[in-house]
This record gives sequence, C-alpha cells and structure tokens, in this order.
Amino acid sequence: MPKRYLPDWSDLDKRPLPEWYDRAKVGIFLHWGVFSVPSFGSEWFWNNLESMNIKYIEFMKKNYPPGYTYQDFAHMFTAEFFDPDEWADLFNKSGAKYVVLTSKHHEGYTLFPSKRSFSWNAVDIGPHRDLVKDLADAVREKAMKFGVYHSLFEWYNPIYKEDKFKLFETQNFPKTKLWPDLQQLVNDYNPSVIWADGDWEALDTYWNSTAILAWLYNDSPVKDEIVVNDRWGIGINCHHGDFFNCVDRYNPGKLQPHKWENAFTLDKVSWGYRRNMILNEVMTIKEVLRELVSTVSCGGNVLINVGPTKEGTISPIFQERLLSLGDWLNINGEAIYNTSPWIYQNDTLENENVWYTCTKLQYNAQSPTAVPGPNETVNAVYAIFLKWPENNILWKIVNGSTELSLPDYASVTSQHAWSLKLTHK
Ligand SMILES: C[C@@H]1O[C@@H](Oc2ccc([N+](=O)[O-])cc2)[C@@H](O)[C@H](O)[C@@H]1O
Repeated sequence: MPKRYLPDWSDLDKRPLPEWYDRAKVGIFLHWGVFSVPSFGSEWFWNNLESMNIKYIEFMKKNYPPGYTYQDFAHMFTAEFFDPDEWADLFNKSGAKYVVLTSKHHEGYTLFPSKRSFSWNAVDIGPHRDLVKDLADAVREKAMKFGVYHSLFEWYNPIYKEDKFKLFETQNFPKTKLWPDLQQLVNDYNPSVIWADGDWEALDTYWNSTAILAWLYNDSPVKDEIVVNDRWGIGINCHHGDFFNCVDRYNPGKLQPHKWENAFTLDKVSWGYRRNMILNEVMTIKEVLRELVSTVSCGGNVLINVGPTKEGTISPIFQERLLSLGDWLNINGEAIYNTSPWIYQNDTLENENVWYTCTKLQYNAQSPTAVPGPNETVNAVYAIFLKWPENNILWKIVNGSTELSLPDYASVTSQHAWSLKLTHK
C-alpha cells in the first residue's frame, strides 16, 4: 500500500520530491493572457488601470475610445500565429526540460475552457482554441514535462470579492470556482507542475490548500509525477511545497536545505509581453548563465520566463537568448543536468566566478539537494567558470581543498562561461 498523505503540512512535507524535477534543472515559464493585448506596463495592466494609475489611464485615453473596458481587449487576443510545435521546438532547443504556462493569471481569464469562466476563457473569446491542451501536447511530443501556473485569487471575481468582504469567513470562491477549475485542469491535462500564485491575501485555511494537495498526492491522475511550489496562503511560501520559490528572482547564493526554484523573467521589467520593451531591459546571455550556474550549484532549478505576444509569437530577442542558452547547454549540460550540489558551492575567497556541481554514484532521492556525505561516491566534480581564471591558474582553485587530480577535460565553449570536469585518477 502506498503511503496516503493527510491534509496537513507536517504530513504533506514528508512526500519525497519526484526525481524528474530535480534532474531537470531548467524550465520555461510563459505569461500569456488578455494582458498580452495591451502589452503595456506589465501583466498587472488591469489592476493598474482600476487603481487609477495615471500612466495607464493616459494610455487608455490616448489609444482607445471612451468607455473601453479591459474585457474589450479579449477578442483581440487572437493567437493567429500560435504554432505550438514551433514553440516546443524552441523551448527544447533552449535546453529546458519543462514548460509552465499561465492557465489563469489574476485577471481570471483561463487559457483552457473552464466550465466556470463563461465567456472569459480562450475557447469562448479570443483565440477560440484550447491553448493549454495545444501547448501540452506539443511540449510532451518533445519529451518535456508540461506544467500550469494558476492564480488562486482573481482580482475582480464577485464570488472572491464577497469572500474577501466577509474577511474570508466564507469559502465560496475556493469551493465553487478555484478547486473545481484546478481539478478540471489536473484531470483533463495531467500537468506535472502546479505553480500556485496569488495566494497572499488569505490564509491556507481559507484556500483549503492542504486538502487539494492531499488529493493531488493521493488520488489524482498525476500523483507520482506532480510537483507543486510554495504559494498556498499567507506564510506558506518558503516553508511548504515540493519546491520553494520564496520571492521572485530568489537566488540566495548559498546552499539551501530544501529543493527550490529561481523564477525570473528575461524582460527585467515585466512577466507579460510589453511592446515598448527596449534592448537594455532584456537580460543578457551572460546574466542568464550566471543565474543558471549559481542556482544549480546551490540546489535550485531555474524557471526562465518569456511573455508571448497576443498573436502567438515569441519575440526574436527572447528566441535569441533561449537558443544561446541551448548552445551553451549542448556543450556544458553534463555539468548541469542530473547534478547535485557539491561540498563547496563557490570559491568566494579565491574566485567568486567559479561554481561547483557534482554527480554522485547513487542519486539521493530522500534529500536531492544534500551535499555528498562521507559514504557517498562522487563520480565527478564540475567547476563552472563565469570568468576565465587569471593567468590560467586552474589548479589554485582546487588546491588544498580536495584530493582531486588535475582536470582531465576542459571545454572552452563561448566567451560567457566554461565548465571543467574533475575526476579521480
Ligand atoms: C510570477 C509572478 O508572480 C506574482 O508576483 C509575485 C508574487 C510573489 C512575490 N513574492 O513573494 O515576492 C513577488 C511577486 C504575480 O503577481 C506576477 O504577475 C507574476 O505572475
């Protein structure tokens, strides 16, 4: 009999992390929705407009007729160039092993035909197609895992607003909207990741988060495969969940005891697409590699976000960054995928531009992010250089700290980062 989890955090926390997730290291995050139509400011467009933010009021005044509402944008979310196979091919070439799509952001518009979001979903209005299904199929075709981002709250859902007005003493929204929607998502699309968000106005007891997690872990069609993040109510983030996102762009720079994920967006200003984005606001490949290497070395995964356009295209500058990452991983992927943190993460004293990973003879399923213990065999240590060491003095980096022999293999791959494999003689 497989273990059954009780709907409380202490029991849910006992669940071992499904191995695929720790091995994957790299994922792609997509913020796509009605906000991709104005594609101005950020994916918080609607909220900024409702809060009378002057920048947004003026944008509306200048570009749209009086009385134009946010809902009026939905029919322009056309996705006519959306080719899921093309996207999946790009993500696969970037080296990503999983893809997480916004099934619903705070605006409440669903990219799948939610049975409780009449005329506010991608089949009823806009693309007139099930975007979640089409992308899920294409991503799996390339042997990547598919996951969904799902906002717990919806800014302007009247049922949510009523619960909130009653100080969350009623739970009509989670009962009649959120959980039925999430169960529809899980049953119809079998996602491997549920990336919860928009949890921060209420406690996990309002959301009833532990009950849905117990269902996911015990009885859902994805019970062996599913991983969830940590945004399940006030005070839960960084404490409970299969992996921790903590805050956005979380990158603590030191080893973490629990599996974590660094979610960041290539457009430094926004998660959703912005038509007026300039080159300076886009992360460079050097910055992307620094995030990747420092994160993986400390036990994390990276989830790299791009915002597609309302037409269903991915801007060439994002394509270029993703393909550069893929080129680097093609050569250096051995130092990233399936690795574990080593006993040291980086050379803070000697050279802060060197980060380590290692591969163990046996994968530690119980604590995947633990450093090798005294009884564990390390197959290889990887030193990843974000800057070529001065005077080529490579030996200095490992001198004295380990019994490792001189490097037997080096790859000089690009001007951005190099990896070096160190093995026993
Ligand atoms: C991935 C992002 O998640 C949330 O934003 C957050 C949520 C939590 C924190 N946090 O805990 O620091 C910061 C931004 C969303 O509001 C945002 O639009 C985007 O989807």
